[in-house]
Amino acid sequence: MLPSSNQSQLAECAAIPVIDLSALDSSCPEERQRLARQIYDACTRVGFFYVKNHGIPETLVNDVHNVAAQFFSLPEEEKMKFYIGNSQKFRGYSPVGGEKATGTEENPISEEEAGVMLSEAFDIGYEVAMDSTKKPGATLPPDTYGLYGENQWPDEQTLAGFTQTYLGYCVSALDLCRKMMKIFALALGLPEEYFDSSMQTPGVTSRMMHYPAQPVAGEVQEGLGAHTDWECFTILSQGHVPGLEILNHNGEWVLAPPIAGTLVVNIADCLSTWTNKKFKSTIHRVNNLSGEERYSIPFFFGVDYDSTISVLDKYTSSENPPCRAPFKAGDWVREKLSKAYVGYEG
Ligand SMILES: O=C(O)CCC(=O)C(=O)O
Ligand SMILES: [Fe+2]
Repeated sequence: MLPSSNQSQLAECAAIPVIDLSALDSSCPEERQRLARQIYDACTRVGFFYVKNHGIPETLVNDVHNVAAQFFSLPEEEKMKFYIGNSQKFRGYSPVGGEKATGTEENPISEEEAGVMLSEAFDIGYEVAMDSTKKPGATLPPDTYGLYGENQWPDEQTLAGFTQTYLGYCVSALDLCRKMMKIFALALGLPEEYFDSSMQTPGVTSRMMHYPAQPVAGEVQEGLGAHTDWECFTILSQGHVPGLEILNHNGEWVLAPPIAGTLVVNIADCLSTWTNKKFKSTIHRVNNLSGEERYSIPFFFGVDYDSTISVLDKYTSSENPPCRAPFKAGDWVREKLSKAYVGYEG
């Protein structure tokens, strides 16, 4: 077990709940409340849950996995044309060995200790074309934190349909995230609109990930080191190959195997901070021991970078003071990102 992990970063139990989101859009307030109670229970005990009937069409999920596999099968020099180090905004391709394990706040991993992780990734950030609430050409807010900007897309000759497919998936994922923020507000005993003003131009990132099969039988090379996610929450499409594990109170790594038709949702640092860590930002990692190639698509939902994350009064008391002073979402995410990539010049 990680020696001094905070209890708010460890799941209470071994079982990860499966939650049916059919009531997310319900016009019946009692149904939404019932769903909110299930979500509160999952967030306070585990920090992870599966969602079914989530509204993202299965064809979009399958298509985005197909184009991810196509992208990663390009020759390395083609992929390096989109190298993340060329971007000022942490967007683009990160080869195997291009990302550092940074650990968690309680257990940071120093640069010397950080091993090479067996994964490669293609990262994108918020753009107007993934936001169904924006008209084409809508302007971005001032880029105070150096995070809003351009993605590095492969052109149609390189990968036909790639950009359109990934953006199509993101439109659906972002719609789902905005609805989830409303149900999280309800779960926290707040008005459903509580977070609305903080998600005008949300600080969203997504990545396609490829975890190659272990190169040497019997030897495990970590795919993605132990970490918490940084934004508000993550929606993960993990394909059909297992590898994701979450850490529980007993120091056991619990496998979160793929369940057909579901996505995985996990709480991340910013939403956990808002709740004074009542919602767990649970430590997780990925080891692909399957012998197969593994692909996953996390979609990290964060609020507008200029939003202030400030612990809600109702989750503090004299015995339980705020876990952190108020901070800007953009400062938090930028600091984390700037430590994550090898040789990053941005
Ligand atoms: O690949 C996965 O299943 C999880 C990826 C993940 O935890 C991350 O990118 O933060
Ligand atoms: Fe993660």
